Amino acid sequence: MTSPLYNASGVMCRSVEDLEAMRASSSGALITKSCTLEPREGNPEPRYFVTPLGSINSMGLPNYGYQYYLDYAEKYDYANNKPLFISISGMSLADNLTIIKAFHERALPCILEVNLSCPNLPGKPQLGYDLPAAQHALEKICEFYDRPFGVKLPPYFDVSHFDQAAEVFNKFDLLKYVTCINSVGNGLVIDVDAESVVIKPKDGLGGLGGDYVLPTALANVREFVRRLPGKQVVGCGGVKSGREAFMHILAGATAVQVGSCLYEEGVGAFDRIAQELKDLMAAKGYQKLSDFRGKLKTL
Ligand SMILES: O=C(O)c1[nH]c(=O)[nH]c(=O)c1I
Repeated sequence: MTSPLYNASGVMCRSVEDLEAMRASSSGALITKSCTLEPREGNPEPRYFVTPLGSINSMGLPNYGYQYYLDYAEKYDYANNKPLFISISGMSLADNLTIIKAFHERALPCILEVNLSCPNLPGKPQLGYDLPAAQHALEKICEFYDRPFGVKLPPYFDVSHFDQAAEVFNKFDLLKYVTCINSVGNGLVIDVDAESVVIKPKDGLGGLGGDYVLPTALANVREFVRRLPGKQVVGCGGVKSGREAFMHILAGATAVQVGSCLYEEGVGAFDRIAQELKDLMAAKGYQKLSDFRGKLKTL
């Protein structure tokens, strides 16, 4: 079975070396680091910190610029490999359109994912939290882009926001999937001994991943699965074993991404989590993911 697991954008996907390690792994797919028009250094370090409950990051979109990933996508062997997703997070709508047009002209089999949810660019609000702006961006993209694509969503925390966001996304037939969730933005981790924050950017504010975000990720997966008929939801957030992968799929996820855990464990996480998921399914008498996908019971 092709693994339902792959990397969360941002982890093990910035350089060709990273991407080739992902391609050689047992993951079922791979996605690139979100890219911008020009290469970016990103925020000052320290900008990533691991805690017993997960991670906090304020990377600031470090990437080699979209042409680097376009070049990788041109050379990628789509026949014998996994689906290649390209994450795009331009600094403006104009930048996003320029990048997407460049990929569109090449008509490559890679799948574009528009990142609506980077929480770490000082002074830049997330599109995912400005739904009129998100709708406008999707309208401009769909004026010319005629192939299936996806979006990376921030976590939402209010049922009315699930409703409003879904209303926007349901207007776009070519929007075939949403990835829920990006990191939970602007958390603050404190080191008691040093009486200090642990990352430098934004006076310590950063996106949370890992155990911190699992219930929020599961809620977003389940609520968007309910609200986006005909689309798919990729689950991301808090996956560190077969159990959390099982939860995401039970909540309706088609595939599941691994971020913080992949950052710490490396590509062995894909083998371990896939095996744990297989064992859990066997113990429950399930043969395939569709035996239990979206079948979370309510009380
Ligand atoms: O700071 C980052 O580079 C970053 N960090 C995240 O946690 N999510 C994102 O979408 C991005 I673009």
